[in-house]
Amino acid sequence: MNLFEEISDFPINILPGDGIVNYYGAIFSQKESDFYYDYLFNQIPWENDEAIIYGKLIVTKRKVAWFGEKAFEYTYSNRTKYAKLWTPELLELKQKCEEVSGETYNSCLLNLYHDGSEGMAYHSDSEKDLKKHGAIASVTFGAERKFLFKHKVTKEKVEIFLEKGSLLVMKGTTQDNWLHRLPPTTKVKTPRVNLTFRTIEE
Ligand SMILES: O=C(O)CCC(=O)C(=O)O
Ligand SMILES: [Fe+2]
Repeated sequence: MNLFEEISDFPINILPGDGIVNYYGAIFSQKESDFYYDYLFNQIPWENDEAIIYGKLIVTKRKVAWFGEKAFEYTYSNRTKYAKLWTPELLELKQKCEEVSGETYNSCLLNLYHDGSEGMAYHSDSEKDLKKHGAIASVTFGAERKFLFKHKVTKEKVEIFLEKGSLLVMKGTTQDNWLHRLPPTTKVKTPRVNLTFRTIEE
């Protein structure tokens, strides 16, 4: 926690309890956001995400990439992957998130949604490779989309609009008690890039 957070009410916890989700709004300027969006969209080696669901191989339209400080082995939807090593730009983004959130990260999952028809179903980020109760920093570039949390027991929902260049941090017991989702929408016609910085337990 930095000094500013200790002496102010910013950033507020958008959850009513059972976890902490801090929304910082845009932490990158318009110019920085445009630069990183172009870089990420064009330079990241995007791959289709694959999952085995009920024994069938499902290939998503959404694209993914996985980076880290080491070639971490990471199991996700029954598939084992290896992280690529940080690029200078991803390292800059990671450092900015660390500075603002007062947390550290050693890896990043990147998602590319081509338009509003692509989203992500309710899930929590609690894979066994991730540090238990570790913070997850989510950065958005490109199209702005709605993001939803749903409590696993009470089914209470919390909605937030993720602006371009914004940072959202999920921490504490959030993943134990809440699911999150990026709902599809017909309103969005342009791509969105999302980065979630995480800590893989070694
Ligand atoms: O695209 C987003 O905003 C969230 C992505 C997400 O939840 C994830 O990668 O686990
Ligand atoms: Fe997630």
